[in-house]
Amino acid sequence: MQFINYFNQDAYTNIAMDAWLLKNLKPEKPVFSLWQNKKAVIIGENQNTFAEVNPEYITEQNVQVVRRVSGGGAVYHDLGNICFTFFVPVATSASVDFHQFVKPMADALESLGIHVDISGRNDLEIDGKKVSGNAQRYAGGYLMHHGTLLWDTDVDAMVRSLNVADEKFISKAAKSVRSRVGNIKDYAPVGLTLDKFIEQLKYYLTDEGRDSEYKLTDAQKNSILKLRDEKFSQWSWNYGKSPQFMYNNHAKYSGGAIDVQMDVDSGHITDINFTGDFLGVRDWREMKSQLIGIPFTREAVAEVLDKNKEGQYFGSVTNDELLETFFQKDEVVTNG
Ligand SMILES: Nc1ncnc2c1ncn2[C@@H]1O[C@H](COP(=O)(O)OC(=O)CCCC[C@@H]2CCSS2)[C@@H](O)[C@H]1O
Repeated sequence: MQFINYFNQDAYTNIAMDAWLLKNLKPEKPVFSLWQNKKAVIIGENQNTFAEVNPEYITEQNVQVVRRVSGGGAVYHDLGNICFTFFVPVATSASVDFHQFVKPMADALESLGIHVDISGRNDLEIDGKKVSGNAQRYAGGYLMHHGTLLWDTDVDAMVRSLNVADEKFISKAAKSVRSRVGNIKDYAPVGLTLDKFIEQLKYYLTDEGRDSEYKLTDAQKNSILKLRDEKFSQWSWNYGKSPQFMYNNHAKYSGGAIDVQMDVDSGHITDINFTGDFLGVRDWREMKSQLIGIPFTREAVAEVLDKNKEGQYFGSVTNDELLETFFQKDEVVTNG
């Protein structure tokens, strides 16, 4: 198989590249790539990004968040994780089969002395632990099949970046299927490094180095960068394309308990209501219209709350506490 080089480790670029190549590469024979992202959470096409990520952690740790064009759940990437993508001409989308792609990857690993099992969901597993997840997208006679290989990923960072199935978000969005994960490195022959691992996978899949590299032209690269800039790096795609959802949260403070119920569409608040036993100096509904239409982000909500500080709509509950009502995933109890 010909190999195509993904030229950097920026998740916006690489997810744009997957999408662009699916539409534009149109190879006569299968082409594949092996590539890596810096810290990122990659969201499935039909997922609610707000429900899948832990906003505080990803902001703090500079974890990129990117929506891909294939289905399935949210996964965490770092430089210990390797991604692979196959682009294949296919007769119809109906002929598409996960096993057809997962099997050669399993064989490649076996050739390196690493035994893996293929699970019922077409994940690769070692010792009952998931080490690879896969997803696909069909478009106009071509199929993109891509997946991950957990070589030496920071599992603690993975767990912190991804949000647990959260009943505070109600929607028809696709849910991730949480698994026990493992790292291939722990089961690999001693002395096999990440670089050697990638090199050997490439060697195996290029028919022992006999297949040539598919070279992208500068014009093709520029089109990919343009797609990245216009779509895959944009909030309106990564968050804004989340299916409509309802968000409920409850928080308790020394100044009273607050329940918030919100409708969010295209990432923007379309309705909001507060209930609770807080003693507002004035009625919070006076500022309701200012919250409607803004993006569901900490910055946008903070700005409105700040502008309305004087109203003391929530009595002695502070703006910082209020922000927790909006964004904290678990019930917060402050000041005892
Ligand atoms: N990097 C990685 N690899 C494998 N499994 C992971 C990873 N990160 C998280 N997980 C585990 O999988 C579930 C989600 O599993 P779920 O089955 O819901 O989703 C997937 O597997 C999707 C794979 C997409 C692969 C694409 C290839 C190129 S861009 S992303 C998550 O909750 C974790 O438990």
